[in-house]
Amino acid sequence: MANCNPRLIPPYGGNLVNLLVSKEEHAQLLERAKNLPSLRLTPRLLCDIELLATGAFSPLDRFIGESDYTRVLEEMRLTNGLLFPLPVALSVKENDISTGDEIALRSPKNEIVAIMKVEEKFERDISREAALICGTTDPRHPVVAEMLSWGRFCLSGPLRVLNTPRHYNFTEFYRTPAEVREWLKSAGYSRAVAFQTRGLIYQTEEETIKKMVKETGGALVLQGVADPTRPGEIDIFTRLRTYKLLAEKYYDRKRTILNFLPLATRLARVREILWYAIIQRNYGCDHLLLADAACINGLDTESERFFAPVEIEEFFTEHSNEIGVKVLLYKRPPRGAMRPEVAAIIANAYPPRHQQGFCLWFTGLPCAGKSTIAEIVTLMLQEYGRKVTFLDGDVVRTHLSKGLGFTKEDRDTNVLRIGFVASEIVRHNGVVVCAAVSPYRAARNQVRNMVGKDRFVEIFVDTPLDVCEKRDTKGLYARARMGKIRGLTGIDDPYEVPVAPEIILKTTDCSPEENARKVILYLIEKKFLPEKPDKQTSKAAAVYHPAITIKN
Ligand SMILES: Nc1ncnc2c1ncn2[C@@H]1O[C@H](COP(=O)(O)OS(=O)(=O)O)[C@@H](OP(=O)(O)O)[C@H]1O
Ligand SMILES: Nc1ncnc2c1ncn2[C@@H]1O[C@H](COP(=O)(O)OP(=O)(O)O)[C@@H](O)[C@H]1O
Repeated sequence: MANCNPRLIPPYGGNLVNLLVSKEEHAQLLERAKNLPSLRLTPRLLCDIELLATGAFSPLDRFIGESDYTRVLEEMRLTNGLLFPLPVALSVKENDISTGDEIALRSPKNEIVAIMKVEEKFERDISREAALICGTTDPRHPVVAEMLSWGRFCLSGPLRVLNTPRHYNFTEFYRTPAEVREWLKSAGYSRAVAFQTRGLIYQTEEETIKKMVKETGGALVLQGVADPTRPGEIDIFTRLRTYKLLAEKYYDRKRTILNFLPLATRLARVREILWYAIIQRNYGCDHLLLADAACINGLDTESERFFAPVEIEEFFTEHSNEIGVKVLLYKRPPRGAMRPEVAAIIANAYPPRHQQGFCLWFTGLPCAGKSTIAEIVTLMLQEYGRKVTFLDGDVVRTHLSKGLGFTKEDRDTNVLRIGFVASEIVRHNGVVVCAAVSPYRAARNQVRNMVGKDRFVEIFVDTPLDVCEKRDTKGLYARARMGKIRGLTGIDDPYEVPVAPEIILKTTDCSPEENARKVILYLIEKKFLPEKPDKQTSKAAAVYHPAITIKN
C-alpha cells in the first residue's frame, strides 16, 4: 500500500554512489580530458560505466581493484565483506598505461566519458574468471566467447564522470536509480518490486507479474534491459517498444514505473541473479520478481544443466537475505497470447516470411545468362507486389564500382560493395536481385554472411564455357583468345564453382523464362512468396521469428 511517509530500502552499502562531476567543474575537466591519453571503451564497458556513475552498482565507486577482484571471484565478496557476486572490471589490451597515469575514457564514438586516475593495474586470468562466474570455459557460451577477446590487464582508480552516454531514443525511460527512487517516494511507496526482463512479455506473464506485485502491496519497477542484441534475439528497439506500450496501456500507471536499464549481462547464472538483486536494491526495490528459467541462463537457457530449481531457492534464501532483497521466483506460465498491440509491433518488425527481404545472387561465367534470367525474375517478382532492386555487375561498374578493374582484389571489392548494398536492402525487407560473375567463393560467402544466411539465395547459372564462348555477346571471348585482353574469367582467370548453391540453372536445355519460373517456384517453396501473386496472408500468426510464439 502507498503510504504518506515512505522509507524505501536504502542503497546497498548505505549510500547511492554518484560519480558525475558538478556543473561547475564540468567545463574545466572536459578541457583537461581532451589533452589526456585516451582509452576507448567497448559497448559493454560503456554500459558498465553508466551504471557505476549513477550508483546502480553501489557500493562500487570504480572499476574493481585487484583485492576486490580476487575476493569477488573466490568468495563473491568485496574486501569490506559485502556480498558482491560479479567483478565489474576495466579490461585493457594496451600495456602502455601505467599506475599513476591520468587517462580519458572515451565512448566507442570517441566522446569523452570520464577521467580516471590509474591507481592499480593488474592481470586478469580470463579462463579462471569464466570458469568461476559462467561455470564454463566453453566458447559456445556467448559471453565466454567475448571474454576471450578481452585484454588481460585491468585498471582501477577514482573516476570523474563527465558525461554518461546520451540515449537518443526512448530518452525519458533511461532513468538513474536516484530518479526511480524519487518517483517511488513521490508516489508514496515504501516497497517496490523489480521485474527485470530482456524477453517478450506475454499476457499470461503480465498477469502473473501484476498479481504478485499486488500481493506485496508495493510498486512495480519494470526494468527493460537495454543491452546489445545477440544473434537470434528480437532486436532491442522492438523489445523496448513493447515494454513502453505495455507499461502505458496495461499496467497501472500509479503503481508502475518503466525504466530501461543499460545492463551488459554476463549470463553468469545464479551469481548474475544476485547481482541483479543488488542493482535493483539500488533502484529502491526490496523485491525481485524472477522467472525460474532466468536462473539457468548460460549455454542453453532451456536446460536445467547448471542448477536445479530447488538448489536455486536454497541459494537465494541464503544470499538474498543478506542483500536485503526478497527474490520472488515464479514458474513462467505457458506463452499463450500476446496483447494485440504488442503482436502488431512484432508483426511490423518481423513480418511474415513473404514480406521479408531476400537476395537473389546470380553467379556464373560471362555470357552464362545471369542478366537475362535475373531481369525476367525481377519482372515476375513485381507481379507479387515486391519492391525489387536489380544490381547488375555490368551496370554497377558504371557507378558504384566505377574505376575498378578485374584483378582479384578489385573483383572482391566490387562483389562486397554489391553485397553491402544488398544487405541494407534486405535488412529493410526489400528484394534485391544481383548478377555478377563473382568468381571467388570466399567473397560470395562473405556476402552470404552480410545478408544473412537465411535470406540469401545463391543461383549458379551453370553454362559450359564453350556455350558462353559461342554466345560471346560482347566479343570478349574472341578478344581474349586473340590475346587482346587478359584475365577474362573462364579463359585465363579462375571461376570457383559454388559448392552448395541454393539453385543451379542449366541454360542449354531450359529457356530463360523456364529458369526464371524455377526461381519463383523455389521462392514459393521457401515461403518468400505466396503461392499466387495476389494471395496475401498478413495475419499476425504468420510472424516469422524463432523467438516468438503468437496465438490468436
Ligand atoms: N576480365 C574480365 N573478366 C570478366 N568479365 C569482364 C572482364 N572484362 C570485362 N568484363 C565484363 O564485365 C562484366 C563482369 O563484371 P562483374 O562485375 O560481374 O565481374 S566480377 O564479379 O567483379 O568478377 C562481364 O559481364 P557479364 O558478361 O555480364 O558477366 C563482362 O562483360
Ligand atoms: N537459356 C538461356 N538462358 C540465358 N541466356 C541465354 C539462354 N540461351 C541463350 N541465351 C543468351 O545468352 C546471352 C547471355 O547474356 P547475359 O544474360 O548478359 O549473360 P551474363 O549476364 O551471364 O554475362 C544472352 O544474349 C541470351 O539471350
